[in-house]
Amino acid sequence: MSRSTLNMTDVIENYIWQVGVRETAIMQQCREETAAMPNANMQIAPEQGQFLALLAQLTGARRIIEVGTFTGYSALWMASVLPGDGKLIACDISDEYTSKAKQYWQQAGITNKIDLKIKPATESLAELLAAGGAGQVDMLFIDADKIGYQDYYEQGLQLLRQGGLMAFDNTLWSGSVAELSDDPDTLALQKFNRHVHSDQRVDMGLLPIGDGLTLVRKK
Ligand SMILES: C[S@@+](CC[C@H](N)C(=O)[O-])C[C@H]1O[C@@H](n2cnc3c(N)ncnc32)[C@H](O)[C@@H]1O
Repeated sequence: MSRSTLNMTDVIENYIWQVGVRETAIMQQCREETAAMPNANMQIAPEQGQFLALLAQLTGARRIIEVGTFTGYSALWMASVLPGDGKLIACDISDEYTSKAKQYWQQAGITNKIDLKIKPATESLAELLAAGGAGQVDMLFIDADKIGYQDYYEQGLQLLRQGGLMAFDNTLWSGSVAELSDDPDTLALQKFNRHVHSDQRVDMGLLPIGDGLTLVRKK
């Protein structure tokens, strides 16, 4: 989700977008055209895209999995820094959203680096594991249904190599995770955040970037 839980003003946001990110013309086109869609706020912000790309570079990622692709903006950022033989496996359930994503990836010349899987992500991740994918993945970015985060976390941990990284978006959920709630998504995120915090299999941190970004490193 793009809008920050932080009290970031439009002026600061504008400044960051001018001098804090290196968004390409295709990324900008994807972001601006998506902004006209009803669910535009599902898209990550440019500074999150830049941060994910930097994380991919820092981890030397060659194999990335994305859960929740939408119109392709976050995948554009991560795939653009993959080496020529690198691969981003993009998981979504929507042909409608991802048909737009495919157009931007084509324009950006990165189609050969992206493998799109259209089915519930737990099934795609299970298939990757069944095909011998355990320990083969450098980085996962999770940005889909919040009820599924716990399953994506456990499957992601198996797929990750030691020292690999998972990033979970929306873990502050506009701040509602810090309050009492009976909303199913908020409850799922509260449970997920507590679970990650207590899980000694990983190093972790919840950062106030965008709508909250939890980073998890497999020990
Ligand atoms: C928040 S959007 C992703 C935004 C994207 N990362 C970006 O920055 O543009 C969430 C996406 O998750 C997809 N989704 C929802 N449930 C899913 C599931 N069970 N498996 C895979 N994708 C799912 C939706 O179709 C939607 O495109």
